[in-house]
Amino acid sequence: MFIFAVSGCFVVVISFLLVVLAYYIQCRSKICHNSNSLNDKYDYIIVGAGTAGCILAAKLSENSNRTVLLIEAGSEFNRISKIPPLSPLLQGTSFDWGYLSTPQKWSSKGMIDKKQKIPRGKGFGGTSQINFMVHGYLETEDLEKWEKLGIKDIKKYLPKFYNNLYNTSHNIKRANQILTEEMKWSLGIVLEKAVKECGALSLTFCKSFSTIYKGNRWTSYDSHLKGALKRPNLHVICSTEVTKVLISNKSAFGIESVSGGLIRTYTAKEIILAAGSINSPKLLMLSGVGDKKLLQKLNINVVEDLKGVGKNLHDHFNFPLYVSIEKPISLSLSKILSFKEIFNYLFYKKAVKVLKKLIDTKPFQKIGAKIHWPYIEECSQWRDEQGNNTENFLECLIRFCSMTWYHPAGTCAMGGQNDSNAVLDSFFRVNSIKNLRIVDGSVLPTPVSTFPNSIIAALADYASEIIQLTYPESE
Ligand SMILES: Cc1cc2nc3c(=O)[nH]c(=O)nc-3n(C[C@H](O)[C@H](O)[C@H](O)COP(=O)(O)OP(=O)(O)OC[C@H]3O[C@@H](n4cnc5c(N)ncnc54)[C@H](O)[C@@H]3O)c2cc1C
Repeated sequence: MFIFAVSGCFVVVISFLLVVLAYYIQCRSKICHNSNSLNDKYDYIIVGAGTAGCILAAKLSENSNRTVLLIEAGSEFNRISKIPPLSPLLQGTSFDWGYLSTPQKWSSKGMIDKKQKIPRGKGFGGTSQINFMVHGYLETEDLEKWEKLGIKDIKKYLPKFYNNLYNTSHNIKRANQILTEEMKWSLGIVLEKAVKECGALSLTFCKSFSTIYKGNRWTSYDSHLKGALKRPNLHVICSTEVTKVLISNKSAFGIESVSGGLIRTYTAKEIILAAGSINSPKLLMLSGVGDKKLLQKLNINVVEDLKGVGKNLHDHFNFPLYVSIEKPISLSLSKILSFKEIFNYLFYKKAVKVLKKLIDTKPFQKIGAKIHWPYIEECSQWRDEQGNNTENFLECLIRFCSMTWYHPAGTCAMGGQNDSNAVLDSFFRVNSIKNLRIVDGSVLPTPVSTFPNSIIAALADYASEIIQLTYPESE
């Protein structure tokens, strides 16, 4: 009898906890406007509420004289996205656009059909709701590169927006502070000594910092959009996919969208695409702006022959190699390799050798560090008679196991006046089309040296200032 009562209580408690958990996961605040309550015309329409879009909407609606419509294809993320280690669970769900690459000829040999998965977040916060939350530092070398490409003012102004990004409400610290204050963590010391022993290696490393606040994932939806949702001049619609930018006489005046099978158009003085590195160029092309030959092949009416649209795709490269150590400390390297190094890695296999060299040093050997080379049958023939790794063996592993680091960018690149592949000018304006801008990862003309999310967020903050300053031009 007693046993039945105890197990009955147990079932009730477990059921109650499951109901609470289900409520916690599903519970969403109401942020989307009903389509009946919308204006006929807005000052700004922003397409996409991702890393960049949330910041643009919050900043542009600070001015109560301007009306803003933010359109998002997804809706609010469930609470799983808030719990940092669970984000991979959202890949392949309705919160992910679920793109796959085309089959690759020279790489991805270990992937199904030689295709890479390209996850992209769908909903408020965009890809920053499913990313790995590593905070990337803005590097002067990137700013210098962009300035050399003819992008005006970016080197002068972007750092200010980057430094103000998360204000004091966020636990992110500056890179140089981390190096001086926090290098006493155990693996940091091992790395420091190993680099010294290797001599000529020019590696920089620091403890990684995350876009996590009070244990929860922290996105530009949390830091910017949430606080702006009550503004009467900001309207937000969700589960609505923009399918086309409406352009007349080379001037954008609205968008066409589809929601629940219903097609609807909205108009504005200025349209800002923040749909991400894949969907922003796709939208431009669907609107007739892109490489003329390609558009004609796809039977799309050509509005403007802009060759750079969808080109210049770049990404960071990821070749996972597992290293075990005997001591119970975790490996957290935010930047062991600069982009230049990663480039060499692909072409010269240099970085694999660099890693091997580091692991062979005394400080790493002292903690029992060991590289676990993956076993790939097709590659094993490239080991020499003693079982040592050869150049060909490393190349084979790279061709089988390397992956995208999920940072596709550059497909609507900013550039200088004489750059025929540039899609945007220094003010985020689409070349030759009035009242149309793009602000998201697609605008980055070259790969950033580290993780891009915080840099895209700073770009959006910077762009919103430029957009406000140049507003009278579009009146
Ligand atoms: C698995 C993974 C891990 C990552 N890890 C990190 C990391 O640790 N650190 C880091 O810095 N970066 C990381 N990134 C990359 C980073 O998150 C992205 O570069 C960044 O979020 C891109 O921001 P965005 O504004 O360009 O686009 P997004 O954030 O993708 O926003 C685009 C928004 O537009 C919406 N949209 C698209 N098309 C339409 C349409 N037609 N109509 C209406 N809405 C539309 C989308 O639903 C989305 O909400 C990672 C990415 C992935 C996938």
